[in-house]
Amino acid sequence: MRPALLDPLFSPLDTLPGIGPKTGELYARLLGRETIDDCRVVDLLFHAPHSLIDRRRQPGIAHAPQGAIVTITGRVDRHQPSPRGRPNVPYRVFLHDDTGELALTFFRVKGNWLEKALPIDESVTVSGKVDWFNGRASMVHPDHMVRAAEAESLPLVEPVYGLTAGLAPRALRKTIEAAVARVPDLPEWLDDALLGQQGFRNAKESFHRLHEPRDETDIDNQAPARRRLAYDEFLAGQLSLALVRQRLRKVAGAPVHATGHLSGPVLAALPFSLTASQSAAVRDILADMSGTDRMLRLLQGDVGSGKTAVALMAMLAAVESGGQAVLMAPTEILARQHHATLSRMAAPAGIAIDVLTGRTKGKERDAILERIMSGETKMVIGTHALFQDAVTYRQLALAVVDEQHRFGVHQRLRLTAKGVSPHMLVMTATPIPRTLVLAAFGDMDVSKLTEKPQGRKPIQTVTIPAERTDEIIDRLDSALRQGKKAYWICPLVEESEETDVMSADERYQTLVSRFGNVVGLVHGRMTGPEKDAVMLAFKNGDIRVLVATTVVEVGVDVADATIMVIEHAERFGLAQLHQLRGRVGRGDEASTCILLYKGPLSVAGHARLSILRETEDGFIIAEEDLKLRGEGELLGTRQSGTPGFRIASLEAHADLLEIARKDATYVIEQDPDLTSERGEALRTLLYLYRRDEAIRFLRAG
Ligand SMILES: Nc1ncnc2c1ncn2[C@@H]1O[C@H](COP(=O)(O)OP(=O)(O)OP(=O)(O)O)[C@@H](O)[C@H]1O
Repeated sequence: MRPALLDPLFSPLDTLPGIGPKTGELYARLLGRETIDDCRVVDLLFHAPHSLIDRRRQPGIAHAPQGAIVTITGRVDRHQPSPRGRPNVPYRVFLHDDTGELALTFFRVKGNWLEKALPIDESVTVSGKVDWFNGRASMVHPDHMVRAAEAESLPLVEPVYGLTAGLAPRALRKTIEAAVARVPDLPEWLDDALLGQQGFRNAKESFHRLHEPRDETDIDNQAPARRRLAYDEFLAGQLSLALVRQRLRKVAGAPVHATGHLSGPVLAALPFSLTASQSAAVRDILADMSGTDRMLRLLQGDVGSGKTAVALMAMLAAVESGGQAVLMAPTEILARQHHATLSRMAAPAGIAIDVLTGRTKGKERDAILERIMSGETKMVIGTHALFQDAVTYRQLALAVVDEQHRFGVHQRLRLTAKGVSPHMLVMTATPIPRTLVLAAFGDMDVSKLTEKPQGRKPIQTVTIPAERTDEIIDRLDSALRQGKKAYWICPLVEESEETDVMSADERYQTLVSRFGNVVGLVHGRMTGPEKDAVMLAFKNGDIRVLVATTVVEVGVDVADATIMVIEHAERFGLAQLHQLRGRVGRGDEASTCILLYKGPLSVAGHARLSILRETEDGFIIAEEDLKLRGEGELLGTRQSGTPGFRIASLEAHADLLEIARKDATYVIEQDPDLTSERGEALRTLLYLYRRDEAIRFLRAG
């Protein structure tokens, strides 16, 4: 149960003053939530200011720099209201100090409030931006106006927040102030040594300082208050991952003893031998699975590095030892493709392999469920349908999750909550920097495929302006005559999937009119069987130019495709381009990747395309991507269960992440159920940062 002291922070956001039904929508948008009902007061605490307005400058009117925000105290001389019937002429109020005159300028003034606020001969203090025009100083709609005697009440330093269209800065500031005022006294969940060493204040004070900065140094990522809160955020994440992990480990997997009677013939029949890093990964996995602890391993490998073969070896070992193995893919297309590939590769083992996705229906589905339950089916490939309630495994020994960043910790939790406790192998396609692995997966064991299979030729990557598209089509013509296969990827248009499909369809039409029926089209709006049919035709060569939206991005494997054309390459992210390019260069023939771009390129767009031209190394590309984009985006959105940190920054606070990881490990060793005094405080931390799914899990186990 959530500690009662957090209640004020977990009441609906619209309990704060100034949020009505209309503004509620704006706040939801600001916080990246669907509706205001999903927002809690606490969410606003993590909306940190990005800069501040300093009103401490009081230079005197004549010395106020153009465009600067200043505070001025002077005497009101006269009012000059808009002439009757001409509301577009502004209302001006003139005041002076020892150095000069200032015109306060107001548009569309109704009523006589200005006369009350700025009485003639009164000494007033105003603050806002000064503009100079023809030697006259003016201030349009001052941010603040008070009697000089009350100047003390002016906020001299104000935080500035990221906004969303329609939300006024001042209103947001007021609402956040009200949210901060609700922060209760919190129990201290950090230990004294760390507090001392880092110079951290307590969490409540840190929230206050975050939103009530005193000067520029408080805005910096390295400001103590920010570091404290970043640390808390990391610790909450690491702790929840560590709790899950501990729990997963405790539920002992059945030890798997590989005999080699299935993998032997399969290996012998493969048209290649495993690379050294594939073999090393298989060894790690077999060693893990033969122990009494449950395996939790991440298999990281760049595009085309051969993760599937490694997964197959692990799955065969599970079957050899009398168990079942599943492989869960993020999409229908991939599940079907994995099923086709694995069935072919594993044919010499002579075992039953089924595929189960959301599309599997009726009698077929019943039959598969029956076979899974009886244990007749040894391997199942599918989507998350594999873990629905209706599916009962006879003896699930290994679950391979082809993650591609689309699943999160939550799915893995669900898997275990179902009562199955198989060994777990998570595959990720994009090489992610270590800090990100840590943040997203916690302390998992990692195997890396560091080399590509032998005989791969480098992919020649060129960037070409879109104006030369016709030239590319001509070149494609001669390539097709030589029997080559090409992908043609169409732009990703932000607004809607429909527009994506339209542009792909247009390109398809032009290419069909040139090349006839060797051109195929695949996009997200097609039904599963339609997509399968096209992919199959491309694989077996009936189709040789495949026009596609980004559905082919991850994992599609057609080894003899050697040309990749990407239209509007400037619209794609770096990691995505790398994934797309990785669809070619998978066999022993030389491949080409043509990045068509529409200029002028932004600085970042230019950087992305250059990096891609320069290197094929996914690790370098991932690091560069992190620099260009920031970590949140790299992992996808929060909703998908990946850690979009709100205060912590993996780059600025990498040192803290490392400490938090150790801290979390220590906590779990000392107090696995979080029952000590610090443990109780840490539960509060987990709730505060909405990482409490791990607590529910604790209780369940
Ligand atoms: N040791 C090897 N030698 C030669 N070819 C290999 C080897 N291992 C795998 N392959 C082949 O390389 C291609 C890519 O393998 P796979 O599909 O497993 O890559 P991947 O790591 O899953 O990459 P992606 O994330 O891009 O899908 C496949 O056609 C596969 O048959």
